[in-house]
Amino acid sequence: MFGFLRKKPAKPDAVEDKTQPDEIPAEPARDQAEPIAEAVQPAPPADGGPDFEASFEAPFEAPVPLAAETARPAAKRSWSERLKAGLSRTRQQLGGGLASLFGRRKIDEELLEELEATLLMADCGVEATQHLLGELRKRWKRDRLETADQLQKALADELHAILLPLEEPLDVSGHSPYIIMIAGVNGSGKTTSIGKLAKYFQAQGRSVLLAAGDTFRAAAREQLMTWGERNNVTVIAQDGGDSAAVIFDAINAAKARRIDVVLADTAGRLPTQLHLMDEIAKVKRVIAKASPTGPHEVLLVLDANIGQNALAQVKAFDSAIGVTGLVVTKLDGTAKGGVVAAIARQYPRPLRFIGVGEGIDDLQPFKAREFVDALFDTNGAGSAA
Ligand SMILES: Nc1nc2c(ncn2[C@@H]2O[C@H](COP(=O)(O)OP(=O)(O)OP(=O)(O)O)[C@@H](O)[C@H]2O)c(=O)[nH]1
Repeated sequence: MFGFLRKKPAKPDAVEDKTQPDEIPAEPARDQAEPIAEAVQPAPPADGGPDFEASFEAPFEAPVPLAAETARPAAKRSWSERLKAGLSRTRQQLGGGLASLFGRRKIDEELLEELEATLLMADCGVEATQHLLGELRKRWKRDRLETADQLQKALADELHAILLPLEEPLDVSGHSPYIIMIAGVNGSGKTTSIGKLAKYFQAQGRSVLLAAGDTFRAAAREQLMTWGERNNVTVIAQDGGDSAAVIFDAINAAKARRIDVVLADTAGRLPTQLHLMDEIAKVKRVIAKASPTGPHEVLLVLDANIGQNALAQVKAFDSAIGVTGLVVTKLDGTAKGGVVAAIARQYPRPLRFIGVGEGIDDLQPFKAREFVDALFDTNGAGSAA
């Protein structure tokens, strides 16, 4: 009976080289720090170029596309198409499950119970699931819903109502430079997202400067430097040393050059690594020394694959650094996309951007309506936007 709830086999760990020493190496005094390296290169490829993705190591295992999704190469697809393609696993879990539930079946308690299980399996979480079920029960009686198809439409509406408060696009016009601090656990997609965000802000006509504040992982610095060179974006980096010092210098450089947006990378850390959580709180304090109103946005990057664990991460990072916005990445690699509903009900923070792939344009502002439409898409993922 619950064939539609079958879970896919767990994916192998896709991200390599994410180990981090338990202790932070002693931070060099600021006046002993290695000279700041800076990379600015001309002649960017207009669209970020295919090399952009290649510059990021350990490619994430791509989800198996639906037949309709392979019809056109990913680069040529619109955001709406890529969103639908990216959410295919969650849609198979949720929408696919619902499709087997719905159809022309009549609404009854058994159907609602199966729906409850389906929502839980898509990682909507107990709170959001109970809320949705409660609302659907009310509408079943009040609106005299009869068919399961009508119930599905009501579910989409209620899910949209839950998610809408998370839709608060990031407005960087209030400060110059507008300082965005990026945090998250190891491998959540921080550095990759910074490259994508840099392009996003550049496309809005804003100048961008990157601070390579992940001083633990040399490859993270290299990723940013390579990306900056190819896209004519200044990267302030330092060979090893202190994350706070790099970001401090980056902010001063941005002020001197009248840069619009500073994107500050930080090393990945687990909320249980308390000393590293203290360290990131210090990074935030140092940013405020360089710019008294900053940071203007503290973005927490969450890997959607972690499902319900995301809530614990939001809570822990929020208490350490005051999270003002979220980025949920890798929605394309998981059936756990329902986690955004859990976040909305249990720890709501503006969901600034969602990521559905490794491509440069695969990170876009979150819009509740298009997210819900993509989840309940019944016309095939490859349909035109
Ligand atoms: N499929 C997919 N892969 C992604 C997405 N976002 C990031 N990745 C991949 O996730 C992997 C880790 O990304 P990074 O940006 O290096 O992660 P990080 O958080 O900076 O890692 P640390 O510096 O170790 O903390 C890379 O292989 C990225 O290409 C996404 O939306 N979809």
